[in-house]
Amino acid sequence: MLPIEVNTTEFNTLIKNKYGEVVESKLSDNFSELLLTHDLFSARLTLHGGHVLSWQPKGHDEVFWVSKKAQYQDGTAIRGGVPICWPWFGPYKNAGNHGFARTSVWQLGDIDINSAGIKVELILEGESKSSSWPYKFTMKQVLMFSTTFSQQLIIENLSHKDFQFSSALHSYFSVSNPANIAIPDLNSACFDDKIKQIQGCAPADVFNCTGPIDKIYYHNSTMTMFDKGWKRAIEIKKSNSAQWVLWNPGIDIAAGMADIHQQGEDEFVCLEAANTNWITVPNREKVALSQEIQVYKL
Ligand SMILES: O=P(O)(O)OC[C@H]1O[C@H](O)[C@H](O)[C@@H](O)[C@@H]1O
Repeated sequence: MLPIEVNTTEFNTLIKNKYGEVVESKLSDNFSELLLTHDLFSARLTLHGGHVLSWQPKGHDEVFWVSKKAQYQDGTAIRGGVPICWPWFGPYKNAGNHGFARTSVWQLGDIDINSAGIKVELILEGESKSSSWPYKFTMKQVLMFSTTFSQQLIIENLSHKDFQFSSALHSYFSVSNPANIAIPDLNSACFDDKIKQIQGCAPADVFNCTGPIDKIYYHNSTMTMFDKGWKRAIEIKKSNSAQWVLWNPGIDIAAGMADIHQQGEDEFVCLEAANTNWITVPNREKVALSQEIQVYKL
């Protein structure tokens, strides 16, 4: 494991070979990001939150959206990219939304660059990191950037008793406009509408994702988002995730959020590989969750 110090120089090459390189760069005084360049893609991530900010396979536009007003500071979640919501999703006790993984500093593990892409491992471990969730755990995040992007979380319970978690890989997908987004496969799923506070099971066309929209769909298989404006499709496969969460705040909620720039809500749709109900991990056992993303031109 390579603990990474915040660097005082602008750029610091961590690893480089004939296929690509990983460079550390400063985002702010105490916040750095890793810039990944490779023949097949470019990408960015930060150890704060173990957070993927960007992935752009060659020949395609950027896949993830990040707010121009995203805050890069300790203890704050970054608005955009792929926040890791864990060990809880949504509000929990008085401990705030979405858990501490997205606001914690992760450690950098192994990096491997080869002709197929760049693999980066990130580690978060701790004990009683929140008084609301007082367990001992380790979580390895395995990121594989290539013409596809895959992200796996391997969670191990190191406590002497079982623990429970809920989660989401809270991907912010960059879109031409939410009004142009269709996700036809969500039609077959039952859902909880968190805004209207109703549940539904009748097919409801998801042919427009204009916010405010905040729905939990009970569907565990692959989704494809079709963007008729940019003529591209984003396919997301997932494993060990029982729900999809579809979220866009819409103009009024976004106006009250300090870290979304004006009209930013017109630039993304969140489609989150989630477990909104508790998953139990027996002591000394592991659970793995993952998503794999691919983009296509239409
Ligand atoms: O503002 P955050 O804590 O990042 O949460 C942003 C959103 O995340 C999820 O999509 C939830 O379903 C929403 O209810 C929540 O508003």
